[in-house]
Amino acid sequence: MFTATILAIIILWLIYKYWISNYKYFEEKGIPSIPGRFPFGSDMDMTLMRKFQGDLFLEMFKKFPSSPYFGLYLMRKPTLIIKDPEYVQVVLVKEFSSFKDRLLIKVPESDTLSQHLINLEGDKWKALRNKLSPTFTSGRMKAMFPLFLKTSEAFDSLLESHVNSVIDVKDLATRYTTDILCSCAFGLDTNVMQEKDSELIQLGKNILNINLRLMVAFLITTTFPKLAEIFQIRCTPEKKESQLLVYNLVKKTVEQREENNIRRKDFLDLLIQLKNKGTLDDEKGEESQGNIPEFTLNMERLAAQCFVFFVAGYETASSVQSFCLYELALNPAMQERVQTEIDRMEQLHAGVTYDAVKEMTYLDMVVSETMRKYPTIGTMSRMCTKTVTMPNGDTIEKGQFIFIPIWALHRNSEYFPDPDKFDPERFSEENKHTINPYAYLPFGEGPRFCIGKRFGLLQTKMGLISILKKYSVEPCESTQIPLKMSVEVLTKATEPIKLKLLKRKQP
Ligand code: HEM
Repeated sequence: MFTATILAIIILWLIYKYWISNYKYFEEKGIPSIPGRFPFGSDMDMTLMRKFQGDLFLEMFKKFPSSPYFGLYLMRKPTLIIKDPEYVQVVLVKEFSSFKDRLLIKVPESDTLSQHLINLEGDKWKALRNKLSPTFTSGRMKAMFPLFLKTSEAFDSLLESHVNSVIDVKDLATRYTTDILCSCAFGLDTNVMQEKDSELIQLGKNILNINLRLMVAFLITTTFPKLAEIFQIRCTPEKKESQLLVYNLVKKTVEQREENNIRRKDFLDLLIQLKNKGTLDDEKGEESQGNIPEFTLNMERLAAQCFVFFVAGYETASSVQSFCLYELALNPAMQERVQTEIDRMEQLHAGVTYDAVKEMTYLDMVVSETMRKYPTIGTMSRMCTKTVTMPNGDTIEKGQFIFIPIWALHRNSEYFPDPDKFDPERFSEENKHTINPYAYLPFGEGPRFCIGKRFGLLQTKMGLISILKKYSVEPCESTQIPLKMSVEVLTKATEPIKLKLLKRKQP
């Protein structure tokens, strides 16, 4: 008994020593940091996701006024937080070759359904990115535009049935984005937005119901990286059931199209071309990329791209739409200005065309300001893959995990005066040049920025236009004012955003 107790004490003491052995890391490197405390690291509220991360970072910024970055410990993982836009540029652009990756744990080659842009690393990522980039040009978006119009028509009848009632803005917006994504990424000519228990609406909800799982995965990965590697515990959003559902759906559609020679101007069509020929029909063969091996698309890898387009586009665009409608409901003059612009452009272009949307400059300012005040991805990660010297002479070592705190940069009064005010004029022609591009990062920056930016913006704007063309929104008793932010991975309010939908008074 005595021996067992002594043994247990020794083991616990060794674990404790192992645990705290990292807590001198930043001090030894001369990098300012928030001290680590056993067992949760620098900030228990952050590690356990008990408080909103964006606000915690803003508070931490104040402790290091003159330093471009600072360190903190997540459990026992030393993590570098970049707070100066000049250094954000260093990480995302100037020294990109040292900060190419974003994940803590590699995805094995055998997991074909996870071989997509968010997860891939190094040369494989580069080869796939080069292959997929031509599918997101403005010409391709224009070609897909009729699919957006079709979804907008269906959306209108859904909205009509909610006039004069209180709507859950996010729920309606996700129905719209699900329909667009099913149409463009899965090639489905179906109207899922009216269905109550659609498998596809459920797919979106399941994919994003990930907070607890991600938190546990993150804690294990940061604390016991070797264990996480052996058991393939990953901090990525995929769930095997959702991946398989998408795989079966996409495989069926691809086979039908190939057997019957069906063409439809959507992403799936472009991915089929890449699978069968390696390039798009109207593209020249890929430029040689030195030693980078080609990333060939087979059916599983094709389905992985459809899956990630759905994951990446589902929550992001609907989140921007709902925060935007919330702000417009509280600022009726701005809402009216957007509506007047829609009317004018519709008249000028004889309908809501792709070019009409591009010319809606005030809508663009409003959407940009929404993404400033409520960036969907509040924190972005990078991994240092090659030891590098920073402009101030500090050495950042291979293996250093990095956070870029987008929310805190967007709400920092140094870069955006009166940061809690919703002010689209920040993005007007006269003012927008004053914005530091590395303090405003709704889509990230550098070679790994959001590949779906054009599509995401179009999706967001078309959802808003479909609503504001005929309807208005106003706050009601159940509207949470001001909004409180939830601790979830993606930016979200603690309560559903409730607004009253009214038929618009025609001018
Ligand atoms: C308003 C909508 C959207 C927002 C705010 C958004 C935001 C972001 C952000 C912040 C990143 C990280 C960039 C980085 O690490 O530097 C990202 C990456 C990515 N996004 Fe988006 N996104 C949106 C829509 C979309 C859509 C519609 C798609 C696909 C159709 C998409 C596909 C991706 C992919 C594949 C990546 C990873 C890129 C890579 O690693 O090469 N996103 N997005």
